[in-house]
Amino acid sequence: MTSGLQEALQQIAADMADQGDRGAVADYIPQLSGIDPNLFAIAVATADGSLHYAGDSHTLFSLQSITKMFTLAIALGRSGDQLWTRVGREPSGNAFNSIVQLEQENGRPRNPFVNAGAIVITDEILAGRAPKDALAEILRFMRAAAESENIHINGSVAASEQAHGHRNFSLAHFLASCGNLKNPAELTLGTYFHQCAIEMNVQQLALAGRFLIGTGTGPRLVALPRVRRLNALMLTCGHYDGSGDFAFRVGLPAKSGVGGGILAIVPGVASIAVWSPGLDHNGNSKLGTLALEQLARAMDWSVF
Ligand SMILES: NC(=O)CC[C@H](N)C(=O)O
Repeated sequence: MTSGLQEALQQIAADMADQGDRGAVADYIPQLSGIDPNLFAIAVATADGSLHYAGDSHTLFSLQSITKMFTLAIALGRSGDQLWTRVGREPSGNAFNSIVQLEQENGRPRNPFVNAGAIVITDEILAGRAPKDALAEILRFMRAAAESENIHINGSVAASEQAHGHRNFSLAHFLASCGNLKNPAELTLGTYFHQCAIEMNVQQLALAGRFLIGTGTGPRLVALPRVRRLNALMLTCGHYDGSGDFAFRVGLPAKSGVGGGILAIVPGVASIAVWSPGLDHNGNSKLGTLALEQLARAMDWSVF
């Protein structure tokens, strides 16, 4: 199922270099606004243990909301199914940072991938500890997943988001007003901003996603029944209000971030990381989505 993969990746990287409309780099986090929109990288870690890549595959980028996939896995490991009393499992049909639904639904976020839901997940992991201890656990999990110690938090990206994080502060305080925040909002958000500022390159991210392939490739971090559920949530909620269109075009469970990265899983076959900093109107990587659409078609990969 992976023959022709390297050629397909080279072809896609060449096609993406020729694309004129590359989307808009996120500028609400000032530190991200200066990133060159011409960068592009893709990597695939296969179930049989190989790693293929093309483009700027050594360049680090900000994982942002892709980290929500890893924190969800950690929080479920710590708290089990009782986590679902605090957060739902339905697509939101709203922007990732929307607050309107949170009031209508009494402070229980729709899913763990919209910002409000991810803040609750980070709050669950924090659990009364110092933020540095929770962040150490998150980094430990991600380093174990990627089998690389060379994964770090970009402190200036975290500080930049913190300084401009009024929307996330409002979400966290609203959660607190509904009794759905266990730690002081400043501590939970400090942890959340630093978690979002973790950086990887696509090779590291593709390797870090192997535990979601479901074949026992790479380190065994999560049992298969939970892997299936994580993939279900990525398929239905991983691209916010663009999740339906992403499923239609690409047909794979995936999680995006406003740094322009996407982690996509071909269950039983491969983990794919793609990065192009320009975003579409939903805050998902424009060329990253196009590249995944092309790769899925070239390799005949789909969950449907
Ligand atoms: N979609 C994203 O990647 C959003 C993550 C970003 N840190 C935020 O909270 O706004």
